[in-house]
Order: sequence, then structure tokens, then C-alpha cells
Amino acid sequence: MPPQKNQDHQQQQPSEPSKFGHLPLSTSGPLECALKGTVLLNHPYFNKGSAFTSQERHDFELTGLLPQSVQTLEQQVQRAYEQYSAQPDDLAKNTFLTSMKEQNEVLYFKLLLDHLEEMFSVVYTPTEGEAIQNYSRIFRRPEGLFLNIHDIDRVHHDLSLWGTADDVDYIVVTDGEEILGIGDQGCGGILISIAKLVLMTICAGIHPNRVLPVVLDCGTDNETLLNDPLYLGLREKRARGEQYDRFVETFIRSARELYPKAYIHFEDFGFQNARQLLDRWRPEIPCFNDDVQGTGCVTLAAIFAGLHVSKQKLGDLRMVVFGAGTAGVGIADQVRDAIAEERGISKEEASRQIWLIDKPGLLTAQVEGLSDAQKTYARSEDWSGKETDLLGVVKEVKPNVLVGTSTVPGAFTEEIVRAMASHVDRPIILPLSNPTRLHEAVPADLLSWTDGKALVATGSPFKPVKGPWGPDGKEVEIEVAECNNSVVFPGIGLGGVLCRARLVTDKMLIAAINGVVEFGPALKDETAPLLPGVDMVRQVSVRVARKVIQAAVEEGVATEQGIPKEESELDEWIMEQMWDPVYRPLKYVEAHSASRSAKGELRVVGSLPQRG
Ligand SMILES: NC(=O)C1=CN([C@@H]2O[C@H](COP(=O)(O)OP(=O)(O)OC[C@H]3O[C@@H](n4cnc5c(N)ncnc54)[C@H](O)[C@@H]3O)[C@@H](O)[C@H]2O)C=CC1
Ligand SMILES: CC(=O)C(=O)O
Ligand SMILES: [Mg+2]
Repeated sequence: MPPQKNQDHQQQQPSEPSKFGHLPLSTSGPLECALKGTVLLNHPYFNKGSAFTSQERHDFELTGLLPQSVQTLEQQVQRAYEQYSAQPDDLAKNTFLTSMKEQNEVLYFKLLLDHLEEMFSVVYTPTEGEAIQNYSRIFRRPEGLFLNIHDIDRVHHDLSLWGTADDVDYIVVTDGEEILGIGDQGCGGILISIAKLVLMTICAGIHPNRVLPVVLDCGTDNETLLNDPLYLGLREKRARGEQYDRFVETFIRSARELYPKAYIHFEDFGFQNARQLLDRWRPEIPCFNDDVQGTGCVTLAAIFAGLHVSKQKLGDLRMVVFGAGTAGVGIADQVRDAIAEERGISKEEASRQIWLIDKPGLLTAQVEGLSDAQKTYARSEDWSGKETDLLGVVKEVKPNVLVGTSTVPGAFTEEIVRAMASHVDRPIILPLSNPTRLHEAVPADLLSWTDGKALVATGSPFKPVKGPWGPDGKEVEIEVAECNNSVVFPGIGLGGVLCRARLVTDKMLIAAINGVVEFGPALKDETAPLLPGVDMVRQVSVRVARKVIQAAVEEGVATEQGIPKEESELDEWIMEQMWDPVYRPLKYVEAHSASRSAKGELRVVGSLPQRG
């Protein structure tokens, strides 16, 4: 593209009046800004770098601080992409993107959106896992909110610095205990909160300046971190029990009080805490546990697609889950409820079609120390004299669905997979452990051991697999879906935020699953992936959000006014409120006369220490 001389007349965003009138979260029109000069250039939300127009350079005291050429966002993306491509490896690419986010958010999100398929695995699993493990080493600048268990009395105050009551739509909080499949990462867990929020913006258009990433620093049991002189978090063993409960409760109550509109997303808590927190808060506030509910929803959607291809019914499902932790039991619950609904039977009866395996082997009534959630699935029939390891259970139970959420790489061995395929024509096999190196099996092996018959989806992305599985042994390429909660949590969150749901109900989650299923490529072409890919994320999120909002309205938990009833209008209403990475004209306002806008877009220096 030839360089363009003067882009002053580039129109940054049309501000057509909406047919719905003023929508609370729409972001068209000029952006009020009280910052000037270097402070403005250093503010990631307002900064446009070389794309500031000549007028803005004069109005905001930027002349002399920028080279003369006024460039377009597209030119900036081109330059940024060249810089990104020159990075030596994925972790360096991840670090490059983080620093771009700290400089210019519009450019960061535009770059990501334009190259989403290539960059998704760099800002999310698997590379984000590597960044988290190295947090205290690659740290440059803090982002997010770090709350200290020893300062419970300051939690409310520290949270209050983030904005006013209207400023926050979405909070992702972790305590860092069970990050992806890489265990306790202490305060480095802040990066999973940030990554999930990046996905909320990219996949669902949640405004990047109206979100809050939080890590609850309760210490860490990770010896490597405890012994690392550069570790940035509390250097002590994890607090548990009463002190922990009081800390989390103080956080949630303060967040609710300060930001009553915000939806709270729990991420990567340890198994016991994840469940307890969800059970404790779900009946009271709009909250969601991604590892339990998000994973349950996306996996059920993949299973629906797999059953469609294998021409089996949900009622006939026999599922073995290897790794009965947060995700494994979350999946089991979602599948159990769907079976119960389809067959018109009790949840208890439906749970008989599911076998959970953990470290002691099959979970039976004889296994001690099971949590309440696991006990629901403990087998009561007599297994004495039978093998209760994965191979033994697969041989005995003859499952048509096998799920891996164990973090044990290679656990789905050739023998196990062949045993499964010997009694089911199209086995549905979902190795979901992240990051990539922890998958229970890789698609190439699963397909090769089953002559291309396995219906596979994986927790992290994999390249398509080629093999002689077409008609007459012709070589075909099989694309494997990523079965990650990222397919579904953005749409659920978008729906929850836009309708200002009081609660996130079971029916809203079922509606979300149906939304994903409608986009499943395998429903139209049986050789296609079980779930929609990254290229369709925004469309999927709009559909999921629509379904979630409709269910919330039906259930009486939507509190927003004026939600359209008609589907295409509702889609328009949703899309108008999704944030897009475009530069909007800046309008100067005096700091002292500046009130923070309801959109949280007017940030006065000093009001947001973490982001200013
Ligand atoms: N694809 C997706 O969307 C998601 C994937 N995950 C992945 O699932 C994995 C598990 O995550 P969580 O459930 O949060 O962790 P978790 O720690 O709660 O669960 C893991 C379970 O596997 C069990 N396990 C470990 N070694 C085992 C062995 N040798 N045999 C049998 N069981 C064994 C553990 O005892 C534990 O119960 C992680 O790799 C995580 O990244 C989690 C959430 C979503
Ligand atoms: C995907 C996700 O949430 C996890 O692996 O924990
Ligand atoms: Mg997670």
C-alpha cells in the first residue's frame, strides 16, 4: 500500500443514530478525553500513536511528540504484524502483544482480530500458559488488580479505585490455584484473568475498558515459585479454611456493592473451592465458573455434534471421564442433566450412564474422600475382581464417549483407544487437558488407531491431520475442532451483561449450548469439525448471547429494559453494543468538569492507578 499523505479526513466511525435510541453500551461517536501530551500518548485506551489526526495533534498538544506522517489503523496493523512476525518464538510473540496492549488497545485488538486464527493460541492456550509460568520473569508492568489476603480490610478500598458503580461490566477472578493444567501459579494467575478478558473483547465485543481482571493472592504451594527470589506474589503457603473463605467473601461482597452491574466469572480455582464458590454464590449473584460450566457447555455441544455424525442418541450415551476434577465433574453434570431431560428420568438415574475415573481408578462407593460432587457418580454396582483402571473400565463399560480432563499426557493409549473402537463404530474422543503438551492423546494418533473413525475435539488447537481415510483409501485431511470453553463463555457473558441478568440459570446455559450447536460444522457436513472454529467466534457469540438473553427474559432474571423480542432485532441490539477496535474522534473536555461517562470511557489521570 502506498503511504498516504494526510489522513485527517479519514472517518473514524460513523455515528448513525440507533433505531433503538440510546443503548447503554453502544460506543459510536466522539470519545471524551481529558488527557493531553505525553500522558495521552501513554494511555493505552486513548492513544492512537501515528494515527492521531493533525487536528487532534494540535488540540491535544501532541505536535512535536509524533513523527509527521498521519497514518491509518490499517497501516499501523501492517507494521505491528511485521514486528510480531519477526519475534523468534511464541512466548516472545505473546510478550510483544502484551506490550502492544499496554501502548495502544485499539491497535492491539485490531491486530488480533485481523489475524485471529494465527494469534489465538499465542494470547490464549497454550502460549499464555507459558507466560503465566514465567510471570515473575517476564513481568514489565502490572495490569489488573492484585488483592492481598493479609489486607482484607483494604479489599473494598483497592477495588473502589477501579471506577464508579457504572464502570465495570465483567470481572474475571482467580486465586491462581489450578491454572489451565499447570497447577498452582500464585499471583501469575492474573494473566489468566487478563487472557479471558481479552477473549471477552475479541470474541464477544465486551468493552475492554469496562472489565476488571483480579487475582486473589492467598499465597502459593508451588515450591518453585516459593524458592524463586524474583517471585512477585506472597511468598508463603496457600491460606485455606476460614481466612480464605472470609477473603473471598469480602471480595465478592465488595465487588457487588461497588459494581452492582458486573458479572463475575470465576476462573481456575482449585477443585474444592471452585465448586463451593459456585454453589455458594450462584443462587444470589450473576456468576459463572468457566471451568465447571463453560467446559460443561462446550463439551456437551461437541458431544451433540458427535452423536449426530455417529447417528446415536443422547439417551444411548455411555461416557467415561478420565480426571474427575473441576472440569471433569462439570462436564459430567452438564451431560447428566441433558440425559435426564431427554429421557425424562431423574438426574440420579441419568448419572448411571457416566463413569468417572480419577487417581484411585473408577470412582466407586468404596473409594474414600470423594467430594459431594464426585459422590453423585460413585458406582454402586460390584466391581470386585474387575480392573478399575481406564483400560479395564473401557473394556467393561464399552463407552461411546471418552473425555480426558486429567492433565496426564498420553493417558489414552493405543490399547485403550483400540479397545473402545472395537465396540463402537464412531467413538467420540475428547482429550481436553491443556496446554497442548498435556493432552491425553493427539489427534493424529487417535485417527490413525481408529482408521479415521474417531470423532475428535481437543482442548488446545491442533493442525489438521492427513490420512488414507477417504473412499477407496484416498488421502483426506481431517480438521479437528478445539473443544475449549472459549467457544462458549464469551457469548454467555455477553448475554448476561447486556440483559443485566440477576442470575445465570441452568436454562440460560442450555440455551447457550443450543446456540453453539447451531453453528457446528459437522451438522451440515459429517467430515467437518464438531464445533465452530475461531473464524466464526463473533457470530457464535451473538447467537449464544441471543439465546441466553431470551432464556433470561423467560426466566424473569433479565433486568435491562427494552430488550427486543423479535430475533433479528435482538441480534441487531446485541451487535450495536459490541465494542469494535476503531479509532473514534477525540473530544477534549476539562478534567475538572469531566464526569465519568456511563460507558466508563472518560478516564481522568490518577483515577485508575492500574491503567493510567
Ligand atoms: N478444554 C477446556 O475447555 C478446558 C480444559 N481444562 C483442562 O482440564 C484439565 C483439568 O483441569 P481441572 O479440572 O481444572 O483440574 P483439576 O485438578 O480440578 O482436575 C484434574 C483431575 O485429574 C485427576 N488426575 C490427575 N492425575 C491423574 C491420573 N494419573 N489418573 C486419573 N486422574 C488423574 C486429578 O486428581 C484431578 O481430580 C487441565 O489440563 C485444564 O487445562 C479445564 C477447563 C476447560
Ligand atoms: C480452558 C480452561 O479454562 C482451562 O484449561 O482451564
Ligand atoms: Mg480454566
